[in-house]
Amino acid sequence: MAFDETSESTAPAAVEGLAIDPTGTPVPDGKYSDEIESVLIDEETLQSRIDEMGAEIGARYADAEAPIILICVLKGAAIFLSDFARALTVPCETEFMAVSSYGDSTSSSGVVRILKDLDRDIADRHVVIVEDIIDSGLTLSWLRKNLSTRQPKSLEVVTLLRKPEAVKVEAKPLIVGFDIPNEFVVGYGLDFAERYRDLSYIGKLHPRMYS
Ligand SMILES: O=P(O)(O)OC[C@H]1O[C@H](OP(=O)(O)OP(=O)(O)O)[C@H](O)[C@@H]1O
Ligand code: HPA
Ligand SMILES: [Mg+2]
Repeated sequence: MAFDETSESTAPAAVEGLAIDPTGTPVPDGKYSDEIESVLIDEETLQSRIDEMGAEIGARYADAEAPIILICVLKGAAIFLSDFARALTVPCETEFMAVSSYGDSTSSSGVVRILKDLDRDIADRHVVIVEDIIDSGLTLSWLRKNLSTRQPKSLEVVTLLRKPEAVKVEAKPLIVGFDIPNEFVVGYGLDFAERYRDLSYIGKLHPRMYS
């Protein structure tokens, strides 16, 4: 495969995410139903898009000589990683790194902290960072710089969500699952103060939950 030697993405300039209708659908009965204002992306839509992403990224690495390494950015990307790894049509290995910049707030502190580093060397391997969301882009930009110093053969980014209106630093993902409005969302791995990661859909929190 022909990959750039640099840490820059080899993705085409325009990365399309499915645009999401901000009106939302009714919240299903179940846990947290009185705390969620609306559903932004339901479970079925999420799963079918992740299947497409797995096929698209798989085709890109079809000729890779060794399994690609997926780096899951904990904690938010854990649930996406588990579905994406299974949807991916080529072999992969999974590694985990924990970073945090939001803490219990709905806006980035701007300071990215490593809470858990990789357990192994990624030199000379094809590496794909798996993120749940690009909001300001600060986390990924920091992570890309950090990982590129470890001499991977290639370094790319896959993200489930992106907020185009919020991005301050371009993270140049290979693929975006969904482009969403500039609102704080929860579910499918994404939290507010550690809650709601265990929802099967992406939703908007009721504003009273922030106060
Ligand atoms: O583009 P940015 O503005 O940097 O935001 C994106 C990052 O913020 C969230 O992580 P968080 O710090 O909340 O940690 P968590 O994954 O453990 O919830 C999210 O999971 C991304 O990693
Ligand atoms: O909208 C969001 N929700 C949850 N976590 C996040 N981290 C960045 N943006 C978000
Ligand atoms: Mg968080």
